[in-house]
Amino acid sequence: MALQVDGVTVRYGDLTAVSGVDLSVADGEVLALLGPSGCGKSTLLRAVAGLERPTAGAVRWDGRDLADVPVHRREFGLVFQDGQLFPHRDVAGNVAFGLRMRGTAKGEQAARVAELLDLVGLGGYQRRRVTELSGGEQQRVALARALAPHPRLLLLDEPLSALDRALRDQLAVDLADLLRRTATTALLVTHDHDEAFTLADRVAVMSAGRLLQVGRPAEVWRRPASEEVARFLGCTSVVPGRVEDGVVSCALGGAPVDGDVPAGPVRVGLRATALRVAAEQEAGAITAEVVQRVHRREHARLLVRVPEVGTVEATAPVATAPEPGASVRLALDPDGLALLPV
Ligand SMILES: Nc1ncnc2c1ncn2[C@@H]1O[C@H](COP(=O)(O)OP(=O)(O)OP(=O)(O)O)[C@@H](O)[C@H]1O
Repeated sequence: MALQVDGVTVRYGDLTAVSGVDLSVADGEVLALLGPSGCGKSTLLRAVAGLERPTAGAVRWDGRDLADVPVHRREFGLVFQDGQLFPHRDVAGNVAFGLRMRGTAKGEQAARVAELLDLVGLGGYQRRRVTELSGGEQQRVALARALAPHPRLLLLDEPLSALDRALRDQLAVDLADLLRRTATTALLVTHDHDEAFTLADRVAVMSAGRLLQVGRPAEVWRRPASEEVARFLGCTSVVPGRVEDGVVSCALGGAPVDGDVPAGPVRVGLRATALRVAAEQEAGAITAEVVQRVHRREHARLLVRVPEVGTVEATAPVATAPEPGASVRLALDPDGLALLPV
């Protein structure tokens, strides 16, 4: 196990920002810390980096306690939200920073800078001023700078959140590809589900300083450990249900479940896409009354009233979306469901 966080607590006066967190990141693994603003994820990352001293617990690398190892001797690379590039240095000067600190020979520095710039898609940018780069290009330079000295762990704190949505999506895909190709071990902090799920081998969901669940992205998404995790991951309603012979049933209908789920009671988490307008002859559909209709880009989002359940969300094709007051038949879409323990 490369990185091990053992019972780490960080307090600021009376405030406990991180509370007894145990976590490990294996060699070559990318782990995303995901949680709402203020849940303590940056503080935990800073404790791993050595920028924050834990009040209790230990950060270890290959079993060795790093308490007395200062930031610059941990051999960790750091990338922050805003890049924090040196404005008076050109791109090459920024990327070579860690290599200069280590006393790497000039020729070797230039070769490594060129290699890293190619890797992040900025080949030939050596002499460009960083102040004249776009936000996305600046983050690529920050990434190249962090990776240049071959860090044993890359720490990424919201590396894409200053960018606009389209660029963020593209850079997340590029970054995921780059981390895999270079077999980089990384700890990523983000509040963005898509980013965490695109990049991470495992996701750790945090709330109020504690870890709520750690698992593979699909597992955390489909099988949240608690209602808190389910709601954070987009479930807007949680209703009682039952699994029998690979089918989950609840007051809103039935749907096949993926994977091996034992028969018995469950709670069913419903995302906005869990209910859709049923086909004409579709079996197992329920009837509901439309309360509200909002047009989105790809579909219409309905608020519907279901007898004995209450008001829940549903989706309909834009062209045929029923009006408020209309009666509508709805079926469950397994892709919009999560199963929680009772
Ligand atoms: N240096 C500090 N001194 C006092 N309180 C702090 C300090 N740093 C963070 N905190 C507090 O600790 C808590 C956790 O903050 P942290 O920045 O780790 O959360 P976060 O999950 O990373 O949030 P965000 O996504 O908004 O950055 C917050 O309540 C914050 O106000």
